[in-house]
Formats: sequence, structure tokens, C-alpha cells
Amino acid sequence: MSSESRERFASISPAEFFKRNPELVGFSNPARALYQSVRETLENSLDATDIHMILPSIKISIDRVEIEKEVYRLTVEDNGIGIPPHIVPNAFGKVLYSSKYTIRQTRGMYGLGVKAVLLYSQMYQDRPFEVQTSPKGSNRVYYFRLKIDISKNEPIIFHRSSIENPTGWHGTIITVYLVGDWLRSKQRIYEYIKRTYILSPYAEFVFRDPEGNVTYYPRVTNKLPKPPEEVKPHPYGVDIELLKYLIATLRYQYDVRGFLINEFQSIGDVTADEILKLAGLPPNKPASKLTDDEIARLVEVMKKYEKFRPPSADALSTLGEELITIGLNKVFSPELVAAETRKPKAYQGHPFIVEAGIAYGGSIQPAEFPTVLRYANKIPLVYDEKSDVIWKVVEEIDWRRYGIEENQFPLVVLVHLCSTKVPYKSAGKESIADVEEIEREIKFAIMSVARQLRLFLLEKRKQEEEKKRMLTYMKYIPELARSLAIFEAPSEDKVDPLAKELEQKLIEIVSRKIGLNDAELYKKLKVEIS
Ligand SMILES: Nc1ncnc2c1ncn2[C@@H]1O[C@H](COP(=O)(O)OP(=O)(O)OP(=O)(O)O)[C@@H](O)[C@H]1O
Repeated sequence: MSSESRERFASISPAEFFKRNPELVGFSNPARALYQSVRETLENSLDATDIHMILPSIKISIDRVEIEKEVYRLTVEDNGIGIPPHIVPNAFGKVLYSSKYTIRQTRGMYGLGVKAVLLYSQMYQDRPFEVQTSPKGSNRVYYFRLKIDISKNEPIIFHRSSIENPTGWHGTIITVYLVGDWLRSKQRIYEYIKRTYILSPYAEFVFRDPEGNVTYYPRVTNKLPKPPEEVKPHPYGVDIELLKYLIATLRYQYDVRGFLINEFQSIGDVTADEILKLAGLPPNKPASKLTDDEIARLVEVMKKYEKFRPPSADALSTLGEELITIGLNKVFSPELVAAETRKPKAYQGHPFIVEAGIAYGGSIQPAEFPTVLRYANKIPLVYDEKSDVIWKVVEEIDWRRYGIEENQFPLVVLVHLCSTKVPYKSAGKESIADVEEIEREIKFAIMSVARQLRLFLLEKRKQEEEKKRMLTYMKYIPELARSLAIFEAPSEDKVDPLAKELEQKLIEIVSRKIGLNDAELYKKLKVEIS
């Protein structure tokens, strides 16, 4: 008997797969797990608010509940749209169950995040997960305690109840217990919240850490970004399986021509006819009757057809130059902020937009390399920096060409990629893969804001030169004032008061010219003269 025939085959559930491979979704150790849990829950809270035009108010708290095992209780509360009670068990207890498998830009996309938190939670401690939620407009608040049945990939409900909702509150509160490592994750968690705040200055956050420190991040503006719209697939993004799936789930029985026109963007009457002709398909054949071979031909033609309009950018939700500027100003109080939102582009049938921001000076610490703030679909990416395409582009920029002369300089570079499909390198969503079209746009966006930096630095240098020149003149003011006073004074005892008066006047003229206030001026003058 060969060794192959002795192999034992089995199938495992998606829950089991991710339980066995937690590192694939960012749960490789207790520190990373605590960080990842904050992240997944916070991102769900933001998705439940801003894309539904609700100004987010989010509270996060982490308490240490067991000393020996380092068990933490993480609670995240939002004022979002809430979750209908019949959805709650699957939303939290079934891996790969999501409301975000549509074509529109959301932070979540895999239907995995919060379940990965739950799987990790129940691997190392026994308390179930708690959800309290009230959907918008509901007069009840629902409460659940649950775990995941890992082998069946189903929720196990320990408790379910509801109470009246007299205040009309809506939103979700999630409480999860997990083994973590606060000291090792502290810095990243704070950094993550700060970076989230930079890109959502329309949100307010309260964060209480396990040491009892409370940080409040106030809302800076009431302006929300334009929400994403759900769109139909673009023909360049299809494959055979997707086409089969779309046909199998059709709500109307279309012929193949109607199917193309109604279920895809960028296909009108003329284009549909051309495609069908190229694929050799009769336009009135019912879509559900297409053979595998015909579907394959259709896909082939759709991929090669060159006249489609590019994918619609309606599905995207950029932040915009104004909000990026507000966020960077609030957190760094810099001397210069510049931002740019590029025009929509596409890769493999997926629309994307790159935005970039730059902040210089102020409270930014000088360093040999700029601080790079990477974002994808409004999510800050904190780990795996060096393997990200954004890092690669920033690294290739020669900052001296943009007026930076020092070895250490105070610069923050922010890049935000918005897409209906972010090419993450892993389900942990920490770094973006090198896609040529995206890389090029990132480069153009950074170059554009960097040009504004160059203009600013040029102007700044010019002004500094001017000031230096004026300060040199000031050295001579006391002497000049005295000479003029001797010349002008009616008697000798009037020389000193007149000299003082003239000195004052001359200083005023020069200070107006170089735009210094008095205190600053006298200080500089004294330094220069002595
Ligand atoms: N705070 C919340 N408010 C409203 N709905 C929520 C909240 N948290 C989770 N959900 C719902 O539960 C679903 C599953 O969430 P989960 O984190 O598992 O996946 P996801 O966000 O869809 O995708 P990803 O794995 O990429 O994060 C979401 O799609 C959403 O519909």
C-alpha cells in the first residue's frame, strides 16, 4: 500500500481554520491581540457611524480583570446604526458573515474581524462575549452573551434578553475578555487611536486605559465625508466564478443582453451588443441558460474590451483636502499643512483614489526620515510599515529637491488609499501590496503636496534672510539715534531723552518691516548687539 492511501482527509470549518491560524488575522501574540481587538471593534464602530452620516462618538475602555493570567476586558461603545437582533448571533458568531460584501468602500471587507477577536478571546479564557445593541429607530435595547461553536462555525447563545429604550439611544456596546499584554501594546494602541483621530476629526473618542488614564479626543468639525454608494460590478473586475454567482443570484430572469446592461456598470445598449457579437452569443438567450463555455467566452471578451468607461468612483468615500488639513493641524499644530485628493483611477476593474497630506514644523519632532502615516479606507496601518507600497514611495523621494536642507527635519507625510478593493498583503490589513497603478498615484500625490512644501520653505528662507538683514541694521540704531539727537537737540540736557525717543521710533519702523512683535524684537536685538 502506498503512503498516500494512508493519509486521513477531513474538512474544517472557517472558524476552525482561523482558530488554528490566528497570526493570519493579526493575533500572533497577546500584545498584538490586544491591539488588533481594539482595532477591529473600533473600525466596526466607525463603519456603523460615518458612512451612515452619524457623527461618531466612541468610548473605548480596557480594564485588567485578572492579574495572574493578564486577562483584560475591552469595551467599545458607539452611537452607530446598531444591529437588528436577528442578525446579532451570525454577525458575531459566524466567521465570514458580513454586511460589507458589497461594492462600496468600507473599513471592513472580510466578515472576519470581530469573529477573529472572539475566537482568540475564547481560546485562552472562558468568559463569553457580550453585545448590547439598539438599531436606529428601535424602542428596545437587546442584550446577548455568546461564543462561537468552532467546529460548526455557528454562534452559541448563552443569554438573550431585551429591555425598553426610553431614551431613544441607538448604537452598539461590545465587551470582550481576552488575554493580552498592555505594556507591550500600549504605544501602538495609543498611536492607532491618534492616527484614527487624525483622519476622522469629525469623531470624538474617549479612551480609558488599564492604568486608569483617560484621554479625550474632541470633535473638531461637524463636517462628515461624502458617504460611499453601493455600485454594480465593473466588467474588468469579473471572472468566471463571479459571473456564475451573479447569474445564480439574479432577482429577475434576464436575457444575456439585459443581464449585461442591468447588472454591470459601464454597459449600455451599444456596448452590450458589441460584446455579445464579439463573444458570439445570441442576445436573447436567457442568462441562466448560458453554458460554462459561453460564460468563459463572455468573461474573456469583457476582460479584453477596451472601450468601457473606467469604474465609477461613487463607491468611494475620500476624506477631502479640508478634513485632512483639519486633522493634521489639530494633532501637530504645524507651520505648514498641504493636502491633495487625486482624481479617481482604476486597477483590475476596481476604482481607487489616493489622497496625500503633508505637515511641516510646529510640534513635529525633527528626524532623519519623515513620519509616515499610512491609511487605507480610513484605517490607519501601524504595523509592517517597511513592506508597504506607501513606505516604498516615500523612501524614494529626495526631500532636498523640495527645499529640505537639514539632516533632521520635522515632517509628516500622510497617504490615504480609498478603494472598493484595497490590495492588502494579508487579512490582518497592515500593509498594501505593490500595485503599479496605485504606486504611481501615491507618487504623484506626494509630489504635489511636496511642491507646496518647497514653495513654503523658499518663502520662509527669503523672510529669514530679510530679518537677518534688518537685525544688522538694528545694531546701528542706538548709535544713529544718538548722533541724530546731538544734531537735533536744542540743548545738551535734551540729548538723552531725544536719543531714546528716536531709537524707539527707528526700532518701530524696522520691527514693522520685519513683522516682529516688541518682546521678540528686543530679545533678538539684545542678543545681536551684545
Ligand atoms: N459596532 C457595530 N455596529 C453595527 N454593526 C456592526 C458592529 N460591529 C459589527 N457589526 C456588523 O457585524 C458584521 C461583521 O463584522 P466583522 O468585524 O466580523 O466583519 P466586517 O467588518 O464585515 O469585515 P472585516 O473582517 O474586514 O472587519 C459587520 O459587517 C457589521 O454588519
